[in-house]
Amino acid sequence: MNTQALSAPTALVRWRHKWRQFHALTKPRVVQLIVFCAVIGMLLASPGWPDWQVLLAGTAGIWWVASAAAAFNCLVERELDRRMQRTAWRPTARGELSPRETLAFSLALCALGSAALLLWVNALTLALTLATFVGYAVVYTLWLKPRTPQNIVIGGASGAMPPVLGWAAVRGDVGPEAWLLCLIIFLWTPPHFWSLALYRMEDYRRAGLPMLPVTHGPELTRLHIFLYTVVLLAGTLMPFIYGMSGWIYLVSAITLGLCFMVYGFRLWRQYSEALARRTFWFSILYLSLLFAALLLDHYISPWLGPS
Ligand code: HEM
Ligand SMILES: CC(C)=CCC/C(C)=C/CC/C(C)=C/COP(=O)(O)OP(=O)(O)O
Repeated sequence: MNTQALSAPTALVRWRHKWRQFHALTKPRVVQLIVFCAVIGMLLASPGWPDWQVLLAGTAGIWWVASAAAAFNCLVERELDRRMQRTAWRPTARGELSPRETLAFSLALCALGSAALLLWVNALTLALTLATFVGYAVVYTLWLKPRTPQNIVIGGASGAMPPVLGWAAVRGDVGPEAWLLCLIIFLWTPPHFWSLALYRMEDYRRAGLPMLPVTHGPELTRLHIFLYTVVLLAGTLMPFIYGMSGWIYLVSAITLGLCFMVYGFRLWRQYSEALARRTFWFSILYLSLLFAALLLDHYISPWLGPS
């Protein structure tokens, strides 16, 4: 009997299983949207089409470092994750991946992404991306999250960096346009997260995390969500006012912003868990469409003449 012939597929199955576990730690869907925003930052920063090397290496580098940050967060929070229904399945929480191998995976990914940025993009993008890694993995995860209900507001600054990273990759500097896009994601983060925190409140209470609905109650959180959607709508007008985007963007931003505000208003006035879930999912659709509109506008507006 050829035992080697039997063990090869078994090893492959095991390897694929391990790979899936590591992949899950990288919070793939969150990171996909992060990378999408970074790529749009790159495309908006280029008058024409960006250099292919910068586009590819910039995308890969930001992707890998962001994935490394997510995996590092899973490593640090493995005990907390075990206490929350939403995260108890994570291989780190279940003890299926050891802290050592998770740390090695995170550091290797971070090194790989950093090398891509240094070799084929530029030192500024590398420095900003590593600062973002530290902002999320250390400042938010280790310091702010267990301490203050404003954790996601302050920590949201690191999640808001992707367009700045994309811009820096192409231009080698960071213009006010990039900071405007950063401001938009910064203002979007509280309604995005708190709508989820409302229907996951028990999880956060069990984990002992001071999220706003736990510390200040659902009513105040719902008011905050609504107010942030109003301020967000005002903030999204800035790219048009500043002259970096045209009418296509403006109409999209106002339409999407009003929809988000309606979600926020209804959530504030007539709460239901189903509505909180819908608001959370709408927040993701909102950001995806808003950034898609920025891009569409960037390529189409020049054909329509001066706005
Ligand atoms: C500090 C800032 C942020 C916090 C605290 C936060 C929190 C969360 C949480 C807790 C989830 C998990 C939902 C679940 O698995 O049940 C989530 C999902 C998600 N977040 Fe965020 N988020 C932040 C920033 C961002 C940013 C900057 C983006 C993208 C630009 C983003 C995109 C997403 C997406 C796409 C999902 C859905 C993931 C899925 O389908 O499983 N988030 N967010
Ligand atoms: C280099 C670079 C671009 C880094 C990006 C950093 C990053 C992955 C930001 C996204 C923020 C995020 C996943 C928050 C999840 O909140 P949480 O960690 O509180 O959620 P959890 O309870 O699901 O762990």
